[in-house]
Amino acid sequence: MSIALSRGGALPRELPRDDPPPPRQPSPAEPVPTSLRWLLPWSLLPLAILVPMLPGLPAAWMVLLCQAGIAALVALGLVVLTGVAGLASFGQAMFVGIGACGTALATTRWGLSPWLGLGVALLGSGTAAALLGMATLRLGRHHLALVTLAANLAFMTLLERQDGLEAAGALPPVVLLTLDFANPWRFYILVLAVLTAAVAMTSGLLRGRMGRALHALRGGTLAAGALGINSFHARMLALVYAAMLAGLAGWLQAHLDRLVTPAGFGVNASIDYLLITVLGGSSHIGGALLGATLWTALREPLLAALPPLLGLQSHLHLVVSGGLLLLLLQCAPGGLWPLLLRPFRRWLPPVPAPQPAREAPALPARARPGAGAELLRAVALRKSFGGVAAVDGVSLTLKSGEIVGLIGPNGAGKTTTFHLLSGVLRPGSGEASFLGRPVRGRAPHDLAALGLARSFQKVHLVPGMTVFETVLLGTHARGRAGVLRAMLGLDGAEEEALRAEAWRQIERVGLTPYAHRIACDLPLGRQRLVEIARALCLDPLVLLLDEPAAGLRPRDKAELLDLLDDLRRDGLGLALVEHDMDFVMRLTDHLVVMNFGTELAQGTPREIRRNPAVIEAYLGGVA
Ligand SMILES: Nc1ncnc2c1ncn2[C@@H]1O[C@H](COP(=O)(O)OP(=O)(O)OP(=O)(O)O)[C@@H](O)[C@H]1O
Repeated sequence: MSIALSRGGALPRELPRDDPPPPRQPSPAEPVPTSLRWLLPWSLLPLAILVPMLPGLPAAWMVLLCQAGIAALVALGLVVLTGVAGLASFGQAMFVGIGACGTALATTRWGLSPWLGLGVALLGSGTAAALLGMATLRLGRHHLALVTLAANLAFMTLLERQDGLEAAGALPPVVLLTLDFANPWRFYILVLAVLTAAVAMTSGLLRGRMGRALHALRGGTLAAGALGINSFHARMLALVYAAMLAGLAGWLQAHLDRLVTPAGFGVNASIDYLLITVLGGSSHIGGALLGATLWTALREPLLAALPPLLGLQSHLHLVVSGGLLLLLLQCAPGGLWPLLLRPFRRWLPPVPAPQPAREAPALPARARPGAGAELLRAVALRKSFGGVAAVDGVSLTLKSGEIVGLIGPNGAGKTTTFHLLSGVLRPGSGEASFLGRPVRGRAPHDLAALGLARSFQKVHLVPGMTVFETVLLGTHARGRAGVLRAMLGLDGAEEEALRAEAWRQIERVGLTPYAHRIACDLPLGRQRLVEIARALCLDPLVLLLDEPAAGLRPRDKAELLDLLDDLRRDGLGLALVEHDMDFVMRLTDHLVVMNFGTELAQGTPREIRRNPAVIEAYLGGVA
């Protein structure tokens, strides 16, 4: 190995930067930015109001329209759960059933009004989802799919043993003051009002702070944790929200039919809801509306025509809808909504211009310890994987305004040390503390919220998000707005401050001209800057950077060096793992050299450059 440890030549003061990119022209293949997607479903509202006014529309069509609206509610929940949070459920029809049975019990057995029945429906479906979530969400993504499927089957077995709710007219109609929603035309008004409110609240949720947390999960739980996002809570939110929307749909269905039969709550129906969501586009609110309308209109003709055509028996509904689902995933994996949108892209509202950070309200800053105060300490950390001692007795301290480098050959244990310091891994022995508090027992999102930010060796960005949207994810721990505030649109002032912070950090790392580009499409060097800007949104006291200069061109490295130097002057403590010795030697105040998990030497760059053990073991005698 021949790595020069000598100090490189002086850098020019003014570094050449790339020419600013031309104004963004969205290409048809490019995904619609998340922030613009939620505007579009509203374009369907006038159509939904006008259709029932067509003269001579039969009552059966009005019932179909009501059913489309009810199915859209369930699909809306699946957009949040599957399209945004990346979790699959094969049991949404069970939550619809719980909602329907809840209101049936409340109104027919307990004599309560349908409005109280709505409360029972929401509480029942939400509680069932929370229980399933507690049992599965810590285990991994795929467990939820299996458990919801099993729960749906068990629910059907229970339901088929019940009787008493099947008599026609068993449930009372919904009445609001003197207006009853007993006929399909009036019921459609109720469905439309509920669906409009649900679309508005879902848009608010997904645009807000907790919605961003759900989007962040698509970049992986490791990265989400480093942004202060509690993945378990975020997933639980998505699961309960989707189940409550399904419960709401069950309440509507029960009062539309005025009876409850198990037929609509089985696994077949759950697959139909998934099909609707995939058909429309699982990450689009508009897709839920489109998919529900199309499937409600086409379901009966398709299920009547396809089985004989394919030589199947007519009751093999599951085979047909499963086959259609597979076909859709192959032909239009993004769903029909984005395809429908393409011709209309030119009428999308213009992308908002970057907001000058200095004119926007600032978020409260974290109290900073004085220069030289100890921020992070590790004492004799050890971690083994099976027989491999990845980290074996490493100690270090990091002070405010200091940059510490961790160097060593591949597999020396540097990344594992970062995982131990940031709470991703638990040490086998030894202790780490951040701001005097033990790291052991704290989750990565807790440490991030306290001000310990980090980046990763392999960049973790969320596909399809712009630079601005990606950096905004980093403000999560700086906000307080919960789900209700976002759903009711009461988080405006906080959102403005969080956005301003994102702009400030984008400006700080020099990415303003790229703010509306898709982050994953940028060169690797700029992707790393996006990650750093996102981490800086936490207002961290400590920043752990894992190979920040890897894959960067020389001038990008020089810009990064200036940026990290600035952060040091601002009083941050920085620790970096890096293989580029020139970069490390120019920047760091202190070095920890690792080899086979052990600490080979510590000292200033000058001391390390002269250390015979380092020269022998790490550089093979070439200095
Ligand atoms: N999750 C894991 N399971 C098993 N072994 C692991 C795991 N993580 C790391 N290791 C092993 O621990 C040792 C240290 O790995 P680590 O990634 O910390 O090294 P590193 O110094 O960061 O290497 P590089 O410079 O290549 O990133 C390696 O032998 C690696 O194979």
